[in-house]
Amino acid sequence: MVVGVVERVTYASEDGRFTVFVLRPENGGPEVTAVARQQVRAGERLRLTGRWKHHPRFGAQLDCLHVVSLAPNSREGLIRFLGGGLIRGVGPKTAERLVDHFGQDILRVIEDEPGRLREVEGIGARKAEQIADGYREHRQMRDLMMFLQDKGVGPGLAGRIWRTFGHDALAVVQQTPYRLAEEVWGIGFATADRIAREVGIARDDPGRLQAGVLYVLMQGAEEGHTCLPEDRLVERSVRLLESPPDAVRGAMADLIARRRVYGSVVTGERGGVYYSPAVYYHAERGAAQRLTAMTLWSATEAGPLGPKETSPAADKEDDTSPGPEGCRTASSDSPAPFDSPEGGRDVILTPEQLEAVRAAAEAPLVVITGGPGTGKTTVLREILRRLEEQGRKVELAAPTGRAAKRLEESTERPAKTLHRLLEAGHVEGRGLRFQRHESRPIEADAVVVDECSMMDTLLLYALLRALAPGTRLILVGDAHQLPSVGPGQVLEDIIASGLARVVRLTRVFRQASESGIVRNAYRILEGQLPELRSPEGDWFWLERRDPEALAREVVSLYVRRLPTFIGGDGEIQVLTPMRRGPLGVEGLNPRLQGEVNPPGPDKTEVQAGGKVFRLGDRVMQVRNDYQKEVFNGDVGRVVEIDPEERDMTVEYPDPAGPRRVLYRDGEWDDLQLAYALSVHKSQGSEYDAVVIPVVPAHTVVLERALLYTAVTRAKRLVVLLGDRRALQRAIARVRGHSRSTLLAARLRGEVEDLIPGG
Ligand SMILES: Nc1ncnc2c1ncn2[C@@H]1O[C@H](COP(=O)(O)OP(=O)(O)OP(=O)(O)O)[C@@H](O)[C@H]1O
Repeated sequence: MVVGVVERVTYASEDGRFTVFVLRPENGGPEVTAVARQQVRAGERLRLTGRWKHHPRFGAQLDCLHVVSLAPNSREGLIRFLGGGLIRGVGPKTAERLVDHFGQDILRVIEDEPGRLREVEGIGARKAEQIADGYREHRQMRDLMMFLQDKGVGPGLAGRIWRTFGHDALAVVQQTPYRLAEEVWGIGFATADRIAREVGIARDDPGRLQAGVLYVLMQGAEEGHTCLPEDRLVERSVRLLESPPDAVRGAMADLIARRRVYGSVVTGERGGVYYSPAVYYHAERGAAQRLTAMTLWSATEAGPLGPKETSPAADKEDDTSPGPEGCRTASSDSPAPFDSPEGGRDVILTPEQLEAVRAAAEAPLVVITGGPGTGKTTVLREILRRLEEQGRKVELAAPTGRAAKRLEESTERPAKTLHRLLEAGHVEGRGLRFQRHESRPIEADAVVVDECSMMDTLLLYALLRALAPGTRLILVGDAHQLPSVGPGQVLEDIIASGLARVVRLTRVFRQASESGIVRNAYRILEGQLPELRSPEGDWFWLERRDPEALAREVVSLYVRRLPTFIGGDGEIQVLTPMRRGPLGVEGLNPRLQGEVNPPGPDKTEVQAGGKVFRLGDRVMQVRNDYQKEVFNGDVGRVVEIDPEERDMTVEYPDPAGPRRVLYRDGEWDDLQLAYALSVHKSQGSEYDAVVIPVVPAHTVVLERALLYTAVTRAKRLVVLLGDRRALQRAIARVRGHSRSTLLAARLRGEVEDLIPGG
């Protein structure tokens, strides 16, 4: 047993479940390096019991079995304890003044006589109250953490529970623990179930069974499914709940009666009974109804686009007069010469490109899909030119900020994120709400969505709800890319339904095919190994097997070699298939940060969980925050850190000018370093150069679409490095159609819904 004060934390895992720290014993003995399975802060006074172990690299370490937190008793310990981020608004300086004034009594004074804090210079009534509240909150959190600690819930998750339920957290945990699995990101059924058992909830309690079935469905959604077939749902639930199938079926019936889950009978190719969580049921059903209605409108009643359809330049066969952009419009039969996106050079639209232009003029729902260099932008510009010529109002949108910015650049017209187009916002107590909907639709004759492969079911539904009858929808994207991060496979389903007018652009243009990146992207799509090195010098393969050497190489490429190669202001991005491991996002980011943005005398920094954020860091928002209006995948830079207030400001580029967003302590979970990103998070973005490690450790997730998506993010240079065997395996692996969804079947009229209670 050893009692002492934590001198410093040397490593802390991101989820707060693992900390390595140095403890200075109170008995004056030598410093102890200890490992604990919980969060530990510098300055904390702890009593440790455990076993000594010898680590080959770090030497003797105390592997803690029990860590007991003691009230700090030294001046220094108290200052560190109070000033280390425990209470908002109390940094090291304020803490020092408080401790110097009240000495050992400070914690009691904060708790019992907070008014007296005003005796300290610089502390007014408000600040005193803030300190007392902060400390009370800390105590409540401490109680919650103590309760959860021996139930296998670490401080990281406990913190999240706290942020979700606030002062009610302990009550929720003790009375309705299954809410944790439903409402707290990162808490699974097993944890909620363990807590439930501790508080005396029976194993056959209907609440438990229903929570288990719902959890299985939501897990399915995490994997991209909007529904699960009956047998899979029952089987997974039986395994999770360790309950008989009859009990599970009973719970399913209860959930259907409560309208939390819906059942649907599907005929046709993928026939059977499927179950969806309410949210995806409504979204898919609503989306299908609206898409179907869209195609009917065009046949029966002309929408806003209808009456003008015969206007002059729209489809005049022989019109070759210059359009507003100096382009010549196409004849429907012969190839049309007009400007390329770069301007200047005349290009002749190919028949498939012409078909796309024509489809956009004729059909209410159009999908234009093609790989890099097939002329999506060229076609889109022509479509826009024609629509504008007819006086049509067109809205351009894309699922992410970066994709919207690119769309804006390539079309030279304003473009928005879909969230902004739909006026997404946070409504107190109700969460995300879109201000554009049936009764206040988007005012446009046509809406164009680029990078539409990234759109998930919920976003599609939100968009369709906001389209007025007759507003045409033009979806542009690359169907070979990874499907959306969220559940659904919207693009694939719409194509498969046969309801939309689908135009596939297949011809790759000379300029594009002279790019090693484009050529190799297509080789990957066709299942062939890419070249080791392209003659154009824009594609390299580096064979490296040792993970440590590989990680060093990634850093050296990012920091030194590529900036020289592509020029100083070129944007370089490391893309990796996984989160964990030395070559995952979590392993590479701190290494890259250490080299690109090392600590410095003027660089303030804050520590959060296992992460350090430093002034100047490149960071990414990792979930949608409608209050702050920052969305999953937005990348910005840390421009201000106030260690005293524990506030951090991140600046995000925005078409309307840079935008500063404030993050308070506790909200930093929503950020991660962005020197290395996962391939999924990079969807919709382009960079000058990308560096992609491909190693056997990533085999679980490596697949053709992932690799294709990663390499097509690069504009000027791709460096792949790793193990050729892993690369081969990735290219050979095609997932395709792996998601369970009902949109296509609904659009084909192959779904009959089971009516609750019917
Ligand atoms: N019909 C055509 N004749 C000649 N060149 C063409 C034609 N269509 C497109 N191009 C050229 O091919 C190149 C790629 O076109 P574009 O940028 O429109 O494709 P894209 O599908 O949007 O590509 P990416 O997805 O890579 O941005 C451009 O240089 C463009 O000028």
